[in-house]
Amino acid sequence: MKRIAFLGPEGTVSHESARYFFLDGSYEFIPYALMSDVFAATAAGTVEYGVVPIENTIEGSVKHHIDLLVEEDQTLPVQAEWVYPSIQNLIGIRSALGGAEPYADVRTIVSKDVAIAQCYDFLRSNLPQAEFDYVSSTAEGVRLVKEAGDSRMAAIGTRTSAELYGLELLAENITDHDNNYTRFIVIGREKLPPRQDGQQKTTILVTLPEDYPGALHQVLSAFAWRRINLSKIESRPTKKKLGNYYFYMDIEMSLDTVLLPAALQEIEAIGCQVRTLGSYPVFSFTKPQ
Ligand SMILES: O=C(O)C(=O)C[C@]1(C(=O)O)C=C[C@@H](O)C=C1
Repeated sequence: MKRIAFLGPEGTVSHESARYFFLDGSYEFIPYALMSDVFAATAAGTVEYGVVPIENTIEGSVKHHIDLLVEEDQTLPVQAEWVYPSIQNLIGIRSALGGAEPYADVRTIVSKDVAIAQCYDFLRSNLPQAEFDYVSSTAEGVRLVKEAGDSRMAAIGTRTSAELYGLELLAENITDHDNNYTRFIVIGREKLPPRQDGQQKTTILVTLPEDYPGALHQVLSAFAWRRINLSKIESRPTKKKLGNYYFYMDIEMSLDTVLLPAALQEIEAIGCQVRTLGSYPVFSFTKPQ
């Protein structure tokens, strides 16, 4: 049985999403307290694969997770990407005031930074008195509210987590925008069994040569004149020197083509460093039956 590391405890969006993607019963899901533990366990071979939320409709790229992906000493290749809806709910213990004001008592919201950001407008308009307490995952917040048994605390999380920890949904689907999706990747050294219908994507990191005017323009034109589509380009600091950046690029093409390796060679020829983070299939969300 292959083991899949995810950000725990059970009931996180990552957990739901991992169970949606790895459907066929031949996988064991193992929770880790921190995303850095998910990377470390995959790097050490304690698990075969790690599930990583990488981008969200409302919050954009999860920068910390991109940094973890890049900073691993040895590349843990991306083996697949899929999209999963992040439906967040306000979870806690119903106020004694009852029906109309189920969250009237709440003074502290315990959740993950990304989840709080996804629901910020709802929280500010409906619970202006509440303070935020940031924890390592949505389900960890739910677990803590359960442990405290206090109706002055509420968490933001999945319906699954409310059921698992025996708490109530005080308000359903509270994200500020509909269509709140998270893009997940799976990292690991082994290829996944092939599936039907996945489009192909390649993710690379490009570091530009210093003092080379127009280098980024040349990089982009190497793709443009070959009509290779980029679906994302984002700069992140190298953390080695102030003002030094690398570019994280998603390319809508497999490395197993003639065109893409040729484009990468052209970029290297002008003095750029190119590191491939993976070439993998991409799946969109289809509602489970
Ligand atoms: O805390 C969780 O439930 C997670 O799975 C993590 C995470 C994230 O950090 O991006 C994943 C998706 C959600 O949209 C919010 C939080």
